[in-house]
Amino acid sequence: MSYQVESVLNAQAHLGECAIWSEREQVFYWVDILAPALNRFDPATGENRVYPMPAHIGCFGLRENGGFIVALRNGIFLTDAEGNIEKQVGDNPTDHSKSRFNDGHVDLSGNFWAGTIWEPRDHKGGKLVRVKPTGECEVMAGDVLVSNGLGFSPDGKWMFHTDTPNHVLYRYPVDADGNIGEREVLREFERGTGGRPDGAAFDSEGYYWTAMFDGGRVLRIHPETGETVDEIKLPVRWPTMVAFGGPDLKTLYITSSRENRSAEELAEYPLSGNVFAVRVNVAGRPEPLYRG
Ligand SMILES: O=C1O[C@H](CS(=O)(=O)O)[C@@H](O)[C@H](O)[C@H]1O
Repeated sequence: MSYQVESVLNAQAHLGECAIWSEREQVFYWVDILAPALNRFDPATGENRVYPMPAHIGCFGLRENGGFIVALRNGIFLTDAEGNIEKQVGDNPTDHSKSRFNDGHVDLSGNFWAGTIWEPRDHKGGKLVRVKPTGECEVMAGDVLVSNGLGFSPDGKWMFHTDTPNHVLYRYPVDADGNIGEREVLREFERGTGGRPDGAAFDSEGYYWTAMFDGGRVLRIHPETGETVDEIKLPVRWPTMVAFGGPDLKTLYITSSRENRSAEELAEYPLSGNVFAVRVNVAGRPEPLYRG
């Protein structure tokens, strides 16, 4: 299939991430981790509101009662609808001078999950935590360098998770109580020019769409075999995350990064850091809301 990818927001973000569509508001939320800020982009008007954050913001979830749950470098907090911190509900499970939160999502039961990146990159020190609606916070997984690509399959049976620099996509079985079992490798991505799996989203048919960081493309992945079944080529090399949005959930929004790029690389890919949109022929699913 051929796709028309459009740069819809000339954000020039340092590190755009955490693409989330709000069904309730019909707007696209995203973060610039390093700004640090949460952003609200309204495709109907083109307005992008910026809510500055007090520390690096890796990811966030939309709260059922309005506002956000945000994973900042120093912990996990509830905020109001404009990103003002209300209260802390969790910690960064690792030394936050050496790690920050990265990708995250809300699961089908309304729990918020967020993973960390181990910045010294000397071992797989990244962790994945879950915050229940009650505020109870626990470490659920680890043994990754950069926690990424979190996703919960629409049938509720699997949690997908990637470790980007290690080029690996894992899946974990999810039991009836929402707890995860032993992980298995679903796919190890080839090293070379194709990129490595970053942020992701499931579509309504249960396929997993992942932004291929350093590969300039988004892949649609078969959830059982891990094979690529479709590909969208992008005008930037470092896409970071995808989210299905629009009234029919058939517009794929894509964030991207300029972090650590040389002047030559940015001259070759001047749209790096922008937000992109592309119409696709399968709908996503509404983003679950954090029930706390
Ligand atoms: O999600 C992220 O992934 C990238 C990829 S990698 O660690 O370089 O493989 C990372 O650069 C970025 O900082 C992070 O947010």
